[in-house]
Amino acid sequence: MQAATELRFDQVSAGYAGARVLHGVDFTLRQGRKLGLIGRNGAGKTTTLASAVGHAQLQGGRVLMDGQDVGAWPTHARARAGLGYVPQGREIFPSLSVEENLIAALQGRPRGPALDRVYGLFPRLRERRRNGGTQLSGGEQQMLSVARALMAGPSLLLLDEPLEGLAPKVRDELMDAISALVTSTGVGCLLVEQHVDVVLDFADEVIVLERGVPVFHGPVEDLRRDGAILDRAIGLEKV
Ligand SMILES: Nc1ncnc2c1ncn2[C@@H]1O[C@H](COP(=O)(O)OP(=O)(O)OP(=O)(O)O)[C@@H](O)[C@H]1O
Repeated sequence: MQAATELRFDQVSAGYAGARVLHGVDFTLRQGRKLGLIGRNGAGKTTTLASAVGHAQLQGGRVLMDGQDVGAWPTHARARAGLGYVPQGREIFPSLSVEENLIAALQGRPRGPALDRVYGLFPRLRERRRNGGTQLSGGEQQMLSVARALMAGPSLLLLDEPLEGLAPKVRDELMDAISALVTSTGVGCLLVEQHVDVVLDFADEVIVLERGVPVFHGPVEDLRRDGAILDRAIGLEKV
């Protein structure tokens, strides 16, 4: 399969052994588009991404990549089809250098131009290529997590709270890098984030989850106008 141009959730219900977390989630993530996913703690944001990559149990509906039902595909097959995933927390190897972390993400696949491409997007990582994971700032560690996911050249990228624990200035820098990534590579990006204002600035379209149910899905401008949904369903601190 060529790199997928879209990921579609068709009435997806999903959860974990016996427990249903998501109820009828519907959306399409397309290449070059920026989708935001927000909701209170425990609303099911991470479970949505977990369902996309095959880490949660699909209990109803379909997960499709370019129209092909991938619901039974293992995670690595979805990754090969173009789905990149940056899980919550900084999933790097602290004992390895920046460059070793990046190469490890290839899992034996040929390096090709991947390193140069990723260093082009994150010049700071090039400067620190020989630094160990523990010698990086929080922002640099997050950059490295995103960069690791980019090594395989995904066409669609899922990001789970990449700004967690970062200072506002570093947050802005990382968001600028992610926006530039979408513009320069045409990757489609689904961003889960606690900072609602960051999501509203970044995304073209937003989904609001409330207890696993999508209570809003539409253009950012519509959500900005609907303060009631933001207050009721999110109740999160604005940045
Ligand atoms: N591995 C798991 N096994 C069982 N239940 C889980 C598992 N992971 C999450 N849950 C439950 O699923 C529900 C949704 O959790 P999820 O992590 O998707 O929410 P979230 O919106 O990402 O929350 P947060 O903003 O706190 O990260 C919660 O009730 C949680 O306890």
